[in-house]
Amino acid sequence: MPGSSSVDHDDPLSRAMQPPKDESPADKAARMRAEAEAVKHSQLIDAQLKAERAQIKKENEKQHKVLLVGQAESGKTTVIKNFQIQFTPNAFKAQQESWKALIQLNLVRSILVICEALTDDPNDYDLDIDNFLSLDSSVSPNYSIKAAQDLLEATDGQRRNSYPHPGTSESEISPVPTLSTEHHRIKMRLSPLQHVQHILIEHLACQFDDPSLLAAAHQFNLGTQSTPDFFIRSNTSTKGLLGKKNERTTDAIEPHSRVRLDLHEIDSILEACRDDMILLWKDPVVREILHRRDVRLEEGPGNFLHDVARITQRGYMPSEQDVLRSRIRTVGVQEYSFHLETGPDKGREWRIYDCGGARNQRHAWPFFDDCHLIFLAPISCFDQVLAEDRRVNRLEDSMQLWKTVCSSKLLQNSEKVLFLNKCDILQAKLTSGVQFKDWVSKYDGPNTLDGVTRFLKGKFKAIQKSYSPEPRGFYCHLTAVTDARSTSKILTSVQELVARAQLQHVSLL
Ligand SMILES: Nc1nc2c(ncn2[C@@H]2O[C@H](COP(=O)(O)OP(=O)(O)OP(=O)(O)O)[C@@H](O)[C@H]2O)c(=O)[nH]1
Ligand SMILES: [Mg+2]
Repeated sequence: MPGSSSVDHDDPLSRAMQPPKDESPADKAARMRAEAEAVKHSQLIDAQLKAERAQIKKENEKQHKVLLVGQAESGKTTVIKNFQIQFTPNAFKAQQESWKALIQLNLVRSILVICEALTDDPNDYDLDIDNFLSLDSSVSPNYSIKAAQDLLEATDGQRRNSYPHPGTSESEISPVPTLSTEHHRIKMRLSPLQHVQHILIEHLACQFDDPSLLAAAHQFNLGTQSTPDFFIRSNTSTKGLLGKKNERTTDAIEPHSRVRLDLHEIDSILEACRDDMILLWKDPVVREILHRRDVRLEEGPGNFLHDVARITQRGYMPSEQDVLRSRIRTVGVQEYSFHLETGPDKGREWRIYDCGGARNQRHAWPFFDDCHLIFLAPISCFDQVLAEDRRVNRLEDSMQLWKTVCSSKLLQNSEKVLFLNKCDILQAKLTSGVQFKDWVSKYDGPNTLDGVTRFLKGKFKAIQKSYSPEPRGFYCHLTAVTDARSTSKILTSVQELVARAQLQHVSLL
C-alpha cells in the first residue's frame, strides 16, 4: 500500500512521493493506473536496452576488428592482400588480373627513375630532385598546377631514403662513369614509357573510381622526367582491387577522351621496349651510376626490374607473388570487410582498417577500444631515413611509434601483434656485408638475422613492458609478408588470438 510502512520519512524524495492525505478514491485509482503505466514503460525500456545489448554482443561475436598500423612502406596493405589470399581466396582470384596495370606501372616507374638518374651532369640530377621533393609549385617545373602536386608525389622512397654510409664517399674516390651514345639511344627509345605511365595512371584512376586522381592524371605533364607516385585515397569509393567495404556498383568513371585507355596498346609498347629495359637494368655502367647516386631500386617497393621479360610477355597474368610485391601508397584510412570463405570461422566478418603510415597520415589513425592491432615494423630499414623527414632513421621511427601505440589508454585492452617485417630484405642486406652495428651502436652481437632479430625483439618487448598502462602479452612474429605461405601460418595464429580476445571482450559486455 502506498504511504505505508516502507516510507522513509526522513527522505525528502520519499516524502514528496507520498499521496496527498486527503486523496479521494477516484484520484487514488487514477494515480495507481498512472504508476502501473510508468512501471510498464520502464520495463519496456529495460527490455529494449537488453535487446540492443544482446544485438551488439551478437554483432561483436560475429565481427573482428583489426587495425593495421606502422610507418609508410612497412607492409600494411600487403597484409591486407594476404588476408584476402588466405580468407577470401575466391574474391582474390576473381580480381587477380586487375592488378596487372599496377604492376606494369610499378615497372615503368622504376625504368623512368633509372632514365632520370642517367644524366652526365650530376648537378642536373640533384637540382631536379630537390625541386621535385620540395613540392612547391613555384620551384617545380614538372607539374602544371598545384592540384597535381598534391596528388602526385615523387617516387623517392628508393632514392633519397638512405644515409650516406659512414666512412665512405666513393664519389670522392673516382668520377661517376660517363654515358655512351648507346645509353642515350636506349633512353630515347624508352621515352614512350612516359606515355604508358600516363595511360596506366588514368586506367587505374578509373579502376579506383577516383575523379580527383583522374584529374591529376590529366594535369600530369607528359614531358616531365620525374615520375609520380600513385595511391589509394581514404575517400575513394573504389571498385578497387581488395574488396573494400562500401563498394559501389556503378560503372567506372569515363576516361578522358584525349587518351584512350587501350591496354592492348600498353602491352605492345611494353613488348617493344622489353629488350631496352633489360639492357638498361643489366648494364654495369647504369648500375654504377645508380649506386653512386644512391638510387636503391632493388630493395625499394614495387620492384619488378628482374621480371621484365615475364611481365612484358603477351598474355601476362600476375601471380600471387606479383600482387604481393606491387606497391600502391595508402592515404587516409581504408576500411575492408572480409567475410571468411573457408575454415571453422566461415562466414565471420573481419573488418580491417588499413592506415596510411606516412607522418602526415598518422593523426587520422582510428583507435577504438574494441579493436585489435597488427603493428608492422620494417626492420630491414635500419640504415634508411623516412622519405618525409630525412633527419629521422626509420628503425627509430618504428620504435617511437610502437611506444605511442603501447602507451595509448584507448588501446590498453587491445591485443597488439608485432610483425618485425621485411626479414627477407634484412637477411639479404646482412649477407651482402652491411653491418648492423655500424648503424645501431648499442649492438655488439653477430651480423646475422638471428642475432639482429633477437636484439630487436628484446627492444620492442622492453618498450611494451615499460609503456603499457596494463600488462599485456607480447606477441611478436618475424615476417616477410610478401611470402604468402609463411604469412598464412602467422595470420592463422593472429586469428586465434583475436578470436580469444574477442570472446573475453564480449563476455565483459
Ligand atoms: N621484400 C619484401 N617486400 C615487402 C615486405 N613487406 C612489404 N613489402 C613491399 O613493400 C612495399 C610497401 O608495402 P605496403 O604494404 O604498400 O606498405 P604500407 O605499410 O601499406 O605503406 P603505406 O600505404 O605508405 O602506409 C610493397 O611493394 C610490398 O610488396 C616484405 O616483408 N619483404
Ligand atoms: Mg598501404
